[in-house]
Amino acid sequence: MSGNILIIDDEIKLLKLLGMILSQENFNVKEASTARSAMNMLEQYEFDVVLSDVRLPDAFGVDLVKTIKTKYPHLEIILMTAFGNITDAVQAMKNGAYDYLVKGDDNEKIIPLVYKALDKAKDNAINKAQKNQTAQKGFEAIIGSSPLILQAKKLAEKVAVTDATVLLTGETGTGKEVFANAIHQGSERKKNNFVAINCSAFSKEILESELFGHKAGAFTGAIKDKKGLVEEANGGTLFLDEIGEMPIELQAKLLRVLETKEFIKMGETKVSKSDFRLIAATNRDLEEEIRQGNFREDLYFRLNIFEIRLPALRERKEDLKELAKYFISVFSQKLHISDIQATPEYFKALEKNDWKGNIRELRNTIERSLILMNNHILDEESLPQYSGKVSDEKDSFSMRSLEKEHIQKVIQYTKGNKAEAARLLEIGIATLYRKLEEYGLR
Ligand SMILES: Nc1ncnc2c1ncn2[C@@H]1O[C@H](COP(=O)(O)OP(=O)(O)OP(=O)(O)O)[C@@H](O)[C@H]1O
Repeated sequence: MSGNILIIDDEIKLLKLLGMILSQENFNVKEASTARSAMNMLEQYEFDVVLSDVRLPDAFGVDLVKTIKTKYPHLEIILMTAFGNITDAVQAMKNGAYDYLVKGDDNEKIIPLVYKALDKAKDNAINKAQKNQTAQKGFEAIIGSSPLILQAKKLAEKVAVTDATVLLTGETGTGKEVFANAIHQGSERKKNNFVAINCSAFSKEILESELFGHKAGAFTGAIKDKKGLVEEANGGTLFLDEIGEMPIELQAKLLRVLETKEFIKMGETKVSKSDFRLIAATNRDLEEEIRQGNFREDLYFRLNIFEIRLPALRERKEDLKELAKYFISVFSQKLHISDIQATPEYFKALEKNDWKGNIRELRNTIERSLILMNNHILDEESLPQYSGKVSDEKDSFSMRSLEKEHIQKVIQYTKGNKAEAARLLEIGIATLYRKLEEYGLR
């Protein structure tokens, strides 16, 4: 396998040694001794994998992971620590590192790990291409032919060509972001940015700075001027997910920018302008939130110009098979398996669930069933949570051995990527490390 590797280390002897070892594997290797020169190289050349020291003269490797992953999300990064510090390693994984190595202790692991990370980086590039294709397809990317979804699609297609504010309502995982994206793609604004933010994911201060930007020194930690998303969305679309969770003080600022197209960055006095279209989404009952005093009525009227309600999956079970087939094909491509057979029992078992997490839950369930399937056959047993057979098996296997086996399968599936395994297992990365230790899987 060919691959382009960047090594970052200020210990020149080690840098050269690693460079030599990796070149002998026929990788194209470049070397940098500081974070600054590494960032320059990343600008100039194409890389697949970065191997970086944690302690660099001009940066902390754990933070560097975040910077690199934000700019080059398809790259995989392996950190090398001289101290074997688990806290750094956990933080690095949270920041998106592929894995970490303890310098000196893990020498024999370097080459296999680089191969695995390279494989993952290539997968990322494929996924990115698929995502771009979806962005180009717009409404065609919305799967389903039930009357409820067709009606929502028709409304969205009609409103897309106007510049009206849209309010998307529906339970979690029903496809609100997918619809928002399709509306943007179907509008005149598609050549400009589609900027999305989830209002529930940040504290009031961070959300304000993310939305409106800030001047350097506006608050502790504001080292540089920062452009806000409102400004990034100029000429394009701003998607505010979970708007019902926006702190009430910020709702007033949002209303002002909607009415005047004017806003003030944090720490600044000058007024800035931005022309964006707003699409908001909520899974809360905003009228109830108004009664509770959590949501401004004037903002609600401004948002509720054109509401599209997205149906829950259980209201359109006729779409389940089509969606399931779509996700099977997506994940079989990811796994490079071309001859998967899904039995009628598999689809029947899927219908048993009421899908409280909607399409997101269906997608995750299908991804997991492809990990669990035997001989490329998707049947009831690949869906242990719905098959009812799990209780028989529990008698012959302890829960601990089932858990151990499951973790092993997931780690195999993610090709050793622990951060992704933790995501699939729906546990924290620290918990995963503890379990790997406990089951002797490290
Ligand atoms: N009609 C659809 N066709 C294909 N995939 C879909 C469809 N609707 C949703 N998905 C997929 O389901 C997942 C969840 O969708 P999305 O994030 O848009 O939901 P959401 O309603 O915005 O959720 P939340 O309220 O939790 O933010 C995504 O992976 C998305 O690609």
